[in-house]
Amino acid sequence: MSQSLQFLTPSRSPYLTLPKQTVTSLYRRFPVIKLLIGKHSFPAVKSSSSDLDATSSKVGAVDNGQTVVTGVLSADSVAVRVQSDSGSLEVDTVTEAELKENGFRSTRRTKLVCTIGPATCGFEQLESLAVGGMNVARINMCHGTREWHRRVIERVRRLNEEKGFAVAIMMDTEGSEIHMGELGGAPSAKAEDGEIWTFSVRAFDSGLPERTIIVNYDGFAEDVKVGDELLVDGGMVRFEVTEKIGPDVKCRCTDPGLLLPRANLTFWRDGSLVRERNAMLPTISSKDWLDIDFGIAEGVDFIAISFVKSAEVINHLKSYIAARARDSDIAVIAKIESIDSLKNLEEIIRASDGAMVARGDLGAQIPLEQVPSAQQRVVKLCRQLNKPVIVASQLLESMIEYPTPTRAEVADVSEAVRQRADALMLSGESAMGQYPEKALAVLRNVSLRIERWWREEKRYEAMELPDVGTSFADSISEEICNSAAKMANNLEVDALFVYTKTGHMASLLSRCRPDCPIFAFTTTTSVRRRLNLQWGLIPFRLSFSDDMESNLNKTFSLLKARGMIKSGDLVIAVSDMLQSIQVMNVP
Ligand SMILES: Nc1ncnc2c1ncn2[C@@H]1O[C@H](COP(=O)(O)OP(=O)(O)O)[C@@H](O)[C@H]1O
Ligand SMILES: C=C(OP(=O)(O)O)C(=O)O
Ligand SMILES: [K+]
Ligand SMILES: [Mg+2]
Repeated sequence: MSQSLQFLTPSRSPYLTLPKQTVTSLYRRFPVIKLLIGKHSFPAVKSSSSDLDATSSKVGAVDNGQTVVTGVLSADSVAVRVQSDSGSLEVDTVTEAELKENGFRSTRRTKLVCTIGPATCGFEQLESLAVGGMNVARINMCHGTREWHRRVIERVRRLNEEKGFAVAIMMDTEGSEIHMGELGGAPSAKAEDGEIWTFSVRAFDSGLPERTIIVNYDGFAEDVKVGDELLVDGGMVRFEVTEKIGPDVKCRCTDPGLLLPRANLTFWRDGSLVRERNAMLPTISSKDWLDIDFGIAEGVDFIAISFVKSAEVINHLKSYIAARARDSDIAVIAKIESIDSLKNLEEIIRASDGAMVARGDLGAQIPLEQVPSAQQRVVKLCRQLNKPVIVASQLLESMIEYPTPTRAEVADVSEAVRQRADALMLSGESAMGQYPEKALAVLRNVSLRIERWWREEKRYEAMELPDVGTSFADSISEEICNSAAKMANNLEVDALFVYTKTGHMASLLSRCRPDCPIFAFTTTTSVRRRLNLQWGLIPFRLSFSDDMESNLNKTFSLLKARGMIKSGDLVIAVSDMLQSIQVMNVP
């Protein structure tokens, strides 16, 4: 027996406000609550029943898996905002302006990820990044409290709602790496050549003695040997182990430098990385599981897993997410940053929804001169297997302190763009650097310039794209996308249009890296956000039907009305509802 209750939202008002107590008691009495908006009725869903007792929680209504109503349940009221849905097209203001002013050819294909930290966590700072082209905001659970991260997520969500952006959120786990603790509250500490520092696994109750570093891994003092080399942050500072005294390890600084709180530690013996017992630590620690629960509850779009060793952990996490996050589909990104992840690369990428070349830790685990070829290998394999790939770490490291990049950094960014990675990522440059917006502008400008050069010179390195589909229907979709992309290049069309509910057809087109931009129309805001990580896709949210003719007419008139396309533009359209390729001029 299902009891249900319907609310009529006040006419024209996009808000439905009810006292919280009323809502709580209503949910006790009625398992199903519906909201009536116009002629349509939508079930109101709350994120979880326990949330009703919290001071703030989310309420939303879902129509065919598509959220049309979202709201916040506060201490004493519930405000439900109705997104006007009929005939609207959601695209951000930056894309819209870019299309209007410069046309299709000038849109940026390479996507940009910014790590959010103290330098960029304010609403206005986040807005500047979004305006500057940030497609994905990354939060690193290695730093900051969950409360801090929650506030950042809230601000990004608000930015999307109020300003039409589709900035996705990526949560990055801490992982079971060995790292230093806080520096007794200091923002950094300088280690000078020849100084003796103590690395200890002891807990110091009353203040940290001078030149002492806490290590988070209990087996540390047992595992290191006198003569080992200790690398902080992949070699930014180096020490040599000189003496072991119980839980304390005395080390002499051999390469001086700045120590930052919670910096990563690796130790080397006879020129190779030591992977004693810490290799046995779980990829996802108990703290990571709590962070993952937090990420699921907050509805993040991507979860990036640090120090992935095999496909098993990815499969495990994916089934965990599937069981818990029924309404949302969180993509799992494997961070390639260890020797094991390179060893098991193909199975890891096949199991994941995407990968990150995490060059920071990777460069601490394999010789630096091997990092570029590893990057190229990961980028290529991801493209072949149709998984988005992010190139991360030290792209513009000097811009943490200086307003212009080095020529070498620009060359590095160019190379990643030339490899046609899906996305580039800023870490410290945007999290705690002096010039976050300038760094983002460098990524943007270099991407645009290299992409243009690439198209002008037709430096087309055709890549063998193997079949990735497992069913016959998948194979058809693939063939359609491969052919449509090829036609788009040969006919020099202005844009590819793809109508896709899950985003799959859009990613298949993106994989072909065509010359023209890909307008991806999708029915849900969450798919729209997720597509924002993929090369060349301009994601729009749009309600559409199974009737392609009417979809196209509707899209043309909406885009024309907003000045984003004009009569005569040549377009190729594909969809995952109708297995066909249509070539047409905008009427
Ligand atoms: N949430 C945060 N709170 C404080 N500092 C942060 C935060 N996120 C990042 N940072 C700072 O930015 C630096 C670069 O970020 P990132 O590369 O993600 O981390 P890590 O250096 O630990 O690999 C960090 O070392 C840290 O100093
Ligand atoms: C991106 C990376 O991971 P993190 O910043 O979490 O260490 C990296 O190691 O390059
Ligand atoms: K991390
Ligand atoms: Mg790392």
